Amino acid sequence: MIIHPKVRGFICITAHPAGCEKNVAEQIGITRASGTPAAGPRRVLVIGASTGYGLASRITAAFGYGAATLGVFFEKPSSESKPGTAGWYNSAAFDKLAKQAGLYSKSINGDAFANETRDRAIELIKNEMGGPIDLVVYSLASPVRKLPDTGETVRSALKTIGNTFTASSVDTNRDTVVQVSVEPATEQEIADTVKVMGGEDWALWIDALSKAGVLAEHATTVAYSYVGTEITWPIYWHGTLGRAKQHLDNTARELRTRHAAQGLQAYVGVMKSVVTQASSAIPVIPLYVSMVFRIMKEKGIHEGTIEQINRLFHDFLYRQDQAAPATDGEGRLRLDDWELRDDVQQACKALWPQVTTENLSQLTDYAGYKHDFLRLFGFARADVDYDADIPPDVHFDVVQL
Ligand SMILES: NC(=O)c1ccc[n+]([C@@H]2O[C@H](COP(=O)([O-])OP(=O)(O)OC[C@H]3O[C@@H](n4cnc5c(N)ncnc54)[C@H](O)[C@@H]3O)[C@@H](O)[C@H]2O)c1
Repeated sequence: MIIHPKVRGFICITAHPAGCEKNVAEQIGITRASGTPAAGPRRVLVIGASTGYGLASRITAAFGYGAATLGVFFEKPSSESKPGTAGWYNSAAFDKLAKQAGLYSKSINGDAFANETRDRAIELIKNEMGGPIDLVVYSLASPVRKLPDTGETVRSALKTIGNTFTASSVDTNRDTVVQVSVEPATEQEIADTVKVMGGEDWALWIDALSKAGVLAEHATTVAYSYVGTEITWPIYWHGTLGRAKQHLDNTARELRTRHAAQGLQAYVGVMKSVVTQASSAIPVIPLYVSMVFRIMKEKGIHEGTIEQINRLFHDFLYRQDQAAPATDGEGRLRLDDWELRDDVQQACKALWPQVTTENLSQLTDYAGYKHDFLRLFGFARADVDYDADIPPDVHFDVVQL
């Protein structure tokens, strides 16, 4: 099959197996080159392990520290007539390269919100991993959650709280700068977004692992969050998603208290803006990312997903001096520190009102954004021949639920 990108709105409905494998290999190369300054995790569970920050976490744990990894994700498998999703091909590539390197790798393709998925993960840890989990990474980004006990489906809303917010955004299909208005959410929509993207499911995982005796003493768990800046606050931190992320902050505190006797370290890691399938779907963010990438690249402080996670492990979670990681007043790990630097944000604020369709490419790194977006799906790589016929159906060691 010859596979080319088919972009529909803010997603690409095709993915390229060879390109995805090269993306994973590249992230492994970056991780190996960044070294292993200290002892790290040994047995790791990554929930949301197939793309974005979760995939980078799995790669860093395995190839940076030699950890055994169990990955959970929800992806569409490939078939002989249709490509799978990028996360499917990424996970296949990860599994192949991990096994080649002599590392334990197992994956579950299923709904992480379901009790059945937790049960299967616990069973695999008990039967195959040779000991308890010492790091749990929670990196889900999902618009819906089926509640595990009632089966009710709850949807999140990408809305503001209070007032309608109108701002510049980029229409990535037409490459034009447009004005978008985001409506305020109802109380029900706010509550539903917290149900889907807040910390309830993270806590269910940690409690279940602990109860089953498969969570190590002094284990670490980290869930990823975004705070952003004044430019994005109205749509994110002060909106429905921000409410869900504040719930995540509360959950971290609750988990620390509830599992204090086992010495659980529960953190929220506040990450920088990067190009992922989840972030492409949020209005305003792609334009902000195009601006901030240009400024951070000019200043030599740009980081992608893998560089962020490498730094999280090296400088925060597994420090050479074994000291506890630096946290902000809320106990969070701030990996967005460089993005939030005054000089970076001042430059963004100065640029923001000047950007128009005509000068989008000159004033911002929109070309870099588009390139990174296609890369998510295994496209836009110079080392892949996209006109070559390639078998789309890729199999690997995965438990299909
Ligand atoms: N992208 C950013 O700029 C950014 C910045 C800061 C924080 N974050 C946070 O990082 C986390 C991960 O986001 P991302 O941007 O890497 O997203 P992503 O879309 O790349 O990854 C989402 C992952 O969740 C999995 N998933 C979704 N629904 C699932 C389900 N029901 N069951 C099992 N797996 C499921 C997907 O398979 C995938 O592995 C989120 O909490 C997000 O808020 C992202």
